[in-house]
Amino acid sequence: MHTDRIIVPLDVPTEALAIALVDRLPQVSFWKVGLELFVSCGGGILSTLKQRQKRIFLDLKFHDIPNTVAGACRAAAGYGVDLVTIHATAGKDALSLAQQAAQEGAKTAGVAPPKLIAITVLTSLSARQLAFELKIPLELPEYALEMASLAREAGLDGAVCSPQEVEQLRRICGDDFLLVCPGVRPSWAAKGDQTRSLTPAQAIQAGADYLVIGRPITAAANPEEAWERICQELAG
Ligand SMILES: O=C(O)c1cc(=O)[nH]c(=O)n1[C@@H]1O[C@H](COP(=O)(O)O)[C@@H](O)[C@H]1O
Repeated sequence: MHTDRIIVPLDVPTEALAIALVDRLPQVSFWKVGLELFVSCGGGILSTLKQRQKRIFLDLKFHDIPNTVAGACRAAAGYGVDLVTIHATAGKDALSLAQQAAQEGAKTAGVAPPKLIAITVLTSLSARQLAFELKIPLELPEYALEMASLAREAGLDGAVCSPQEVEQLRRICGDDFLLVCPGVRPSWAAKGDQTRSLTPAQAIQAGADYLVIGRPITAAANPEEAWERICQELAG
């Protein structure tokens, strides 16, 4: 079922709003807890999601020195979540130490280890910003591929990339490398700050394992209807 491959972010400022959204959309099986919600209200929401038998993407996008990201990944794994993110640009030592620590953290807590996945190039960044603001001398797709390859070499389970790069990453990284795509936009939804988007059907067709779709659903006047419309488009 394609609908099991949609992850909806709980990008809201309070636990009460997050729970209201989860309860309003019981069809959604996979939720993302990101920086806004985690910083606002801590890890309590993770227990709530687990009680409701939801899968959890804990997206805190760690980016620090190897010892610090490893500690953070050890702690994150202890929550028994399904996916955890780290920036590929933390470097290979940080990535491999983080992967090892996530395994250890899960073992100590007696839970299944999360899949640790690396952010390649944020989906809000344009090729122009990458070149002129971040001074990266490679073309954007080439740079995204380099970051995914670094993550793969470090032993990570997968990467986060825009749907526009997923076909190339799938071809080169293989089928057992998890590829998660945010920046997905149905044709009828506003792009907002996402610059490198495709529609849900195009992203799945291009090889994404999971799609992260937020505001087109959560900010819709009728979130149930928006979810249903996306599911129907994917089924078609
Ligand atoms: O790691 C992520 O999930 C992520 C990486 C990325 O490159 N771009 C990106 O948009 N995201 C997240 O995906 C979600 C996208 O939300 P919408 O733009 O509302 O669909 C947000 O929660 C972002 O934090």
